[in-house]
Amino acid sequence: MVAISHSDIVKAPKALLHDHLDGGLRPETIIELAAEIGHELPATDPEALGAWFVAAADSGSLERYLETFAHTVAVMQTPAALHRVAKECALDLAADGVVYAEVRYAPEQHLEHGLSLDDVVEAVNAGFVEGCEEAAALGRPIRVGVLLTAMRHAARSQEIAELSVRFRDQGVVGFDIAGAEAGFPPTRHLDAFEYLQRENFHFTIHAGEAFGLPSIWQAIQWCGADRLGHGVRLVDDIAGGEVLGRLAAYVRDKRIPLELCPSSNVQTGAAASIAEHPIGLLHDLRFRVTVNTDNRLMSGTSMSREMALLSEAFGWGWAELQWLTINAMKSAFIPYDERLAIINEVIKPAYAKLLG
Ligand SMILES: O=c1[nH]cnc2c1ncn2[C@H]1C[C@H](O)[C@@H](CO)O1
Ligand SMILES: [Zn+2]
Repeated sequence: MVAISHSDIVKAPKALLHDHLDGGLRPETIIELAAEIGHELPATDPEALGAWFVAAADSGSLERYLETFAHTVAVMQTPAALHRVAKECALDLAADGVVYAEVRYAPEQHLEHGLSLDDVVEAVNAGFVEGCEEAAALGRPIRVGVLLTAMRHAARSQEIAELSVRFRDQGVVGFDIAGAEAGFPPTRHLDAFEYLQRENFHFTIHAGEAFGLPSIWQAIQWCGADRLGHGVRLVDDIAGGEVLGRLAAYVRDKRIPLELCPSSNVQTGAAASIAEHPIGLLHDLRFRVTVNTDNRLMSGTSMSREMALLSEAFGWGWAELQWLTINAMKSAFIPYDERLAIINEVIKPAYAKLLG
């Protein structure tokens, strides 16, 4: 089967659940914002800076991959910068044909110039509102939901969980924990997760990326995660590519969504290549698989590019791309009727035409 081209995929509606705001800045924007505050960058030409991020993140280790965020976080410390980055994020995703996106970031990393947590969330939300309005005016409507992340090595998860609930009717649709996984198990933040469950709120947990099954098991069975951020190491519980262990079976039976991020996983060493990425097996075994960008800047990627790479590696056609898109939409944190409306009114009609 001939792979579907990147340009055709751009025209199809797509849904994205795992994209970091501080991992998706335009290189030009970083350069301008850095100049305003005197932050020194490893390159000052947009193309060279973009290439630097991809090369530096291509390290084979999550810890080294995460070091590159020092430069993006440094330039996201004022309301104007946060507003701009969020607005451009919405516009860039919309231009790529993403119709629904959940974008996450850690408010606690944006307090260096004296902002409060609420200031940060308000600035980002306003940026997203403006970006979505502009995208709609350009004929590229997109809905963006925000996930607030707490850093797993820090100790602010309860505070960030409360912040998420406080802004639940103003664009924040969920909570997450991120950062280095080894040595920082999800149960460190059990209080926050229990609080969120009592509040009937939604959350995902980065788990099973740089650490294996115990992290996934804790995220699901101790913390009650609705979805798994990555979850790619779940394959360690699938013997010989076909026999599911108890945990893998539970995840599949309960239809727990996997937010898989192929290019990011290759960079951090969680997968050897796109062709060898466990997404092929997980798709064949009918897990609730979704495709995501993780960090567009660090991976030099986009939602359409991730799908094009998968189409090429696994021979996936429009039927598979529709399946992935509907999986993502079914797994979104917005209300059920709103998810259904996007599936029935936007996604299915567009793919019906593509499927011919
Ligand atoms: O893939 C990831 N795994 C763990 N942490 C991550 C990943 N991508 C980004 N982060 C971290 C770095 C960011 O500064 C933070 C909030 O978006 O989340
Ligand atoms: Zn991530």
